[in-house]
Amino acid sequence: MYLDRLVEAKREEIQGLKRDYGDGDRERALRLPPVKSLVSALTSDPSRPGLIAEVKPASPSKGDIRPDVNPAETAREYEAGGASAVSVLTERTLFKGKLANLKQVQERVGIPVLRKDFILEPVQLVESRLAGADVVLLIAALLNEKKLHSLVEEAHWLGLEVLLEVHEESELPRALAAKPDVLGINNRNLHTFVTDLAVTERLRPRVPAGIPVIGESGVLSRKDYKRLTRAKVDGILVGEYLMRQSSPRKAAESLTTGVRA
Ligand SMILES: O=C(O)c1ccccc1NCC(=O)[C@H](O)[C@H](O)COP(=O)(O)O
Repeated sequence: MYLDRLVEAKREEIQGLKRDYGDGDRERALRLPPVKSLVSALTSDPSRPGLIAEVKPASPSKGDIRPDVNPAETAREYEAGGASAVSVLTERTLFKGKLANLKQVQERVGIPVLRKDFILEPVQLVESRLAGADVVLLIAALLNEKKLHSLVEEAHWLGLEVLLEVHEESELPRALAAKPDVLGINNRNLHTFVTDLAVTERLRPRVPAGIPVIGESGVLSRKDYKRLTRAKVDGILVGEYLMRQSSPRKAAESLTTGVRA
């Protein structure tokens, strides 16, 4: 199954990272200036959700989407179109991303940058912080309780914010107990790839007040964006739809403008 292969490949990558990164790198990461806060970006205008616009060259479910994308240029356009944050896929094999994309984006935008990858070990957090990430994605389905807590704690030590993603209701108590900064509800089934916006609608009311919530995946139109807005999320993460539009700026604008709950 693709997820097992992906995790296996990640584990090999992590062995390399453990050889390349040492205590000195962690010390360097600890001295970096504060990140740009996703929490602040999402909560500054409570009247509407913030758009987290994604740079997504390819995906396991769709194959190539825009493999030749210019990440920095696209991210600048997203920002000009009103996005509150940019998500950058850095996973190489199935998403055709790379860490260099994140660095390039971070240098060109003023909004928070999320690293979307499969993070399993603390060394990837050091790598993320040094590469310029403001926020990292953790996926509840891939991490046991102990690992989840230790990764959230280490991310916070390093000054990073954490977006913790759940796919089903059973993951919620464990995810909330780990005290992430933002909770993501992913509408895409990790195993079948089917997206269903009803997942956000079902899980959103089960999240207590006080933590910003993002609805992720499967938004393919303004109608879908409005539907998630009505579900009272604080942010909406959109990848494929934006990547397929000729003008990322206009596409971001058309999603965010005039969308009210
Ligand atoms: O996009 C996929 O095919 C995918 C498959 C398996 C695990 C994760 C996957 N995507 C990561 C994401 O969470 C999405 O890129 C993100 O939420 C945006 O989704 P979309 O707007 O549907 O492109």
